[in-house]
Amino acid sequence: MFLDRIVNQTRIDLAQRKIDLPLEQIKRQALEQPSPRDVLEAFDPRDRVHLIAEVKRASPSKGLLAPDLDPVATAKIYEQSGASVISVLTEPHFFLGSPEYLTAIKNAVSVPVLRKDFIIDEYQVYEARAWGADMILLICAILDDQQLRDLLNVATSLRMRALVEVHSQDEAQRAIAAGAVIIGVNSRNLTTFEMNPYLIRDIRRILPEDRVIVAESGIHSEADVRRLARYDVQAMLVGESLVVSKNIPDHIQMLLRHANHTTQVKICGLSEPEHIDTAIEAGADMLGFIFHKPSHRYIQPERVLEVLAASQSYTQPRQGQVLPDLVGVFVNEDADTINAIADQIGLHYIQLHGDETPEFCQQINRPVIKALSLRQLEDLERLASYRDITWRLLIDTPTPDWGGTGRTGDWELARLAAQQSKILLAGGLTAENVATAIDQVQPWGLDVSSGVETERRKDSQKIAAFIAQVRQSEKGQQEAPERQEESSLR
Ligand SMILES: O=P(O)(O)OC[C@@H](O)[C@@H](O)c1c[nH]c2ccccc12
Repeated sequence: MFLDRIVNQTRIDLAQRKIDLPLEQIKRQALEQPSPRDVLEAFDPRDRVHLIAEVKRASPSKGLLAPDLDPVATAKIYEQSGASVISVLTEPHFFLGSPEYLTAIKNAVSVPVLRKDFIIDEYQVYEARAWGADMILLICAILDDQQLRDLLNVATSLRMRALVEVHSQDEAQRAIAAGAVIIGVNSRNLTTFEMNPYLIRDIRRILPEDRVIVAESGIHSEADVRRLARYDVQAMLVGESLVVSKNIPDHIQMLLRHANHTTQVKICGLSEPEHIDTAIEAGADMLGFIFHKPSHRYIQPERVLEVLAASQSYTQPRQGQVLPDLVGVFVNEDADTINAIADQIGLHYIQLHGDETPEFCQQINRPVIKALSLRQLEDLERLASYRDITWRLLIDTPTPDWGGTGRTGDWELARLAAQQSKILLAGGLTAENVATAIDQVQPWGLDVSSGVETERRKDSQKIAAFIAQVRQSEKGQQEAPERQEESSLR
């Protein structure tokens, strides 16, 4: 198995290096280094997705990626294009990395540098520091609890930070228990090389809010990064798609832009496979199902599983297709019922559209979208009481019943709300008015139901047109100078 092989090889190499340069000497070299760069600062502000860009010539899963890669020149381009940290593979046999790359890159850039290797011994931590690293990788899969703690302690004693990598709920718990501050969720299984891009969605829920979360591996496309905006990660670790890119600055700009400035689209009130197919193909980010019986859009929980199973795009996604997250919408339902339905059909988010209190929201075992309506300026204060305990707020048009009425609300108030919180804008949105809504409100996301219906039934053409319109208007926005933050940041 690959992981065993690489760890064995690492042990053999390490034994030789310890003979060539005893621990005491490498320790001394580590301590003689100037202080490491501040890694945590590189992830500020925490509500943005930052880039850890990796210098990676080859990988055991893909072979030679970039035969002519110039490590230092590449790292400089990464930095100039907006990377917050540079990751450098130092493993020589499988990744064709080298300690020399690390030291040369450290001297050429001013952002923190991560030593990417299979670290199993404190010797390697001192080595990393002696070579100039500000940060090391610790892989849970190859360390027991005691080793993990010990290596974290050595890193801390050298004022370095560790990226603690996990690939399961169990490893995530171990990382948390060991006190890991920066936790990476690797989508790639290092034993089988299998990719699971949805792992981050499940693991994110159990990671404490005060940690820095890094999404690792397999990040290529706009859709790959747009989903990261839903999982509230602080960074993405990208190697392959950067080193093979013909235009690294453009690729980095794309990644940062789509992780930080896209508008999420939720298509709500679905009940037929055909519309689910259309929504997925058009690139919807979330699919909403209404579990409020009086609504004409009501769907039985069991039925959701059936319509998803009948959707070709959902069950057999195209290569590279990112599937949307599932949202269940409830109105004044009891918490046990909601939680049971969430588990039964594997919902990712719960939207509460009634009079639920902040306390009630906390009884829900999924991230909560709380719908609120704004009538006047004072209502903004009400948002504040929900903001910190919910995942997102949804601003809907004030109506006597519970949403989905097709009327637009006060977009000026919504704009103020969007400045304070990540909001989803709802109420009367259509392909015709959505560009104006985005322009005026600048919401984190949009929620649409009646605007993509004809005679109270979902309309595939309208769904596709709506999403196309959102993506189109984003392109327009990005050309405006005030949206060009990424490139002017450094
Ligand atoms: O090249 P990718 O798919 O963008 O992945 C980068 C990085 O996540 C990957 O190189 C990596 C993640 N964890 C590791 C552990 C060891 C070696 C390499 C890795």
